[in-house]
Amino acid sequence: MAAFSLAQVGFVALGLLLFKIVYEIIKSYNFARFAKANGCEKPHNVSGSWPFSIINGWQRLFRFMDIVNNGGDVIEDGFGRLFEHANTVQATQFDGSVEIDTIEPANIQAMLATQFKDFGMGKMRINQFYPILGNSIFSSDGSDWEHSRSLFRPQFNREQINDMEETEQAAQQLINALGPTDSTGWTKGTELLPLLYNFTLDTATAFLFGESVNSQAINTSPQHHTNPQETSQAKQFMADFELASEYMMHRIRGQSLYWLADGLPFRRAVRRIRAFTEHFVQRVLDPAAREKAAATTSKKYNLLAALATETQDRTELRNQTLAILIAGRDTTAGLLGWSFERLALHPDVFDKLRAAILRDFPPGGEPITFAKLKACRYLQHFLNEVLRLHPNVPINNRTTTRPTTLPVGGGPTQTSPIALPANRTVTFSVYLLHRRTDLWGPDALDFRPERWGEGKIPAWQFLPFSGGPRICLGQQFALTEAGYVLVRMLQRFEGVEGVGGGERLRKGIGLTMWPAEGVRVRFRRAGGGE
Ligand code: HEM
Repeated sequence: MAAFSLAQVGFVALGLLLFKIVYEIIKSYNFARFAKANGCEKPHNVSGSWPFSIINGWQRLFRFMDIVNNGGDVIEDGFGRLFEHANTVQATQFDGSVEIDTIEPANIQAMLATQFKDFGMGKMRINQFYPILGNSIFSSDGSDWEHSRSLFRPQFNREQINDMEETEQAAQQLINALGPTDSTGWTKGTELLPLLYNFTLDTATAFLFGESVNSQAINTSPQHHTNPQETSQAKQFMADFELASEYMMHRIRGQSLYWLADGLPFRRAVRRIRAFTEHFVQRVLDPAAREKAAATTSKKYNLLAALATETQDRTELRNQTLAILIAGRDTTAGLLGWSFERLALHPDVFDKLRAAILRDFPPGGEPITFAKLKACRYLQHFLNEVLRLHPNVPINNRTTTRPTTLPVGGGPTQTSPIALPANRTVTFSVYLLHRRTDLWGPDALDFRPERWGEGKIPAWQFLPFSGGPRICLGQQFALTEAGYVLVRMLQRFEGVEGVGGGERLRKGIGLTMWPAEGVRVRFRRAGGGE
């Protein structure tokens, strides 16, 4: 076959180029008509003044890096600066793409609820999670997500999360891990955060697999753990889970360059995490193994067994359970971490919360239940206030699935709708939304649980668990676990105090948000020494 001449290749390339140009012109003409028909105006542009948008994106990235290197706060000093003049803005990213950033309740409500079908997680986010979660509730859109959500819907009801046996055991292990008190009644100064991560890993694995990985016991009193094979498998799982979470964090931070955060250690960790989970999947699918396990575990319910009545697809069962573990473990530990940070900083709140707890849950009284935790008003107000100032998912995004609009943010008064083409990312920050003084009042930055008893908070102003059809599935589970620990801890201890220096409320941000300096505290046992 005769080779193509250079002229022929050039001709075809030129043809393709012309086609692309005409295609783009028609597309932008149609988009302009769409915008006009919907009365849209452009949002405030904070991209920068360089002629090539990618330079503006790089400039913004360097500014962010500078803030981080100088000990600044990425959300407040970096992302927050975008909103100095408007609550919805347009900015250029370091890869040259344009995105919309917003802290406006009406726009967030549109994305998450009223125009739900126009916004998805987007391919990038799905790819970021894919190596570990495959196709799961957390890493899917459209009909795949609908399938996952319907699979889970019956599993997070009141009865399942009211089964507190494992929570009680894990709470006692947490208290034991603090060690003895001295003659004045104080425990030693402890770094509490790792103990909270152990607590949530243990309760989450008990809920998912019907069996806790016992990380608290293994980490704090290994001598009491007698099965060496079980111990080493659980330790490996914990180490792999930490490593995989770190890679996931880099994949999310890397945005479209997520694929750079990959490699053999990550893939090996994922392989082992999957194998560990598959062992439990195998157990629920194999009737003989199921019977044997039922004889050795006391847990009445486990999520995996319940899911196995709906599907017997091993890969699906594995991916979905791992998604729940990733969604639920660090977030709940973060909520508890921030709770104890706040209690150490505000002794008056500690005393008030303890009084409410002792009134509703006198030590030695009836078991703690879901309903009783919900009915303890000051406990709920306290948790809300922690979630308001320290939402565990501080920044999130959605990508448009087709040309659409956001209701506000356009034009000089920012009250006109904004037009968005297909595939446009909209980033929103509930962290900044929760701190807006025009919405929450001049004391928005103060930690004041009492505000929750002073009137109704508009629904789309407080979104720690997101909203709309993709609202957090584990909200009640997380609040129950956190409430339970607070009750048991405040029954046992009458005081908490921060120990060591450092900036107590500095945040670490990865997949979730946690106290970056840890939670270094000591507790005073109720009733004094020994
Ligand atoms: C304080 C603790 C928690 C917080 C603040 C939290 C927050 C969130 C947020 C903001 C989302 C929305 C993410 C998005 O749409 O991009 C979400 C989704 C989700 N959460 Fe939670 N979460 C917590 C605990 C849990 C727990 C304990 C579980 C499970 C046991 C869980 C399971 C899920 C699942 C499965 C989704 C995905 C729902 C879907 O896409 O349909 N979460 N969570």
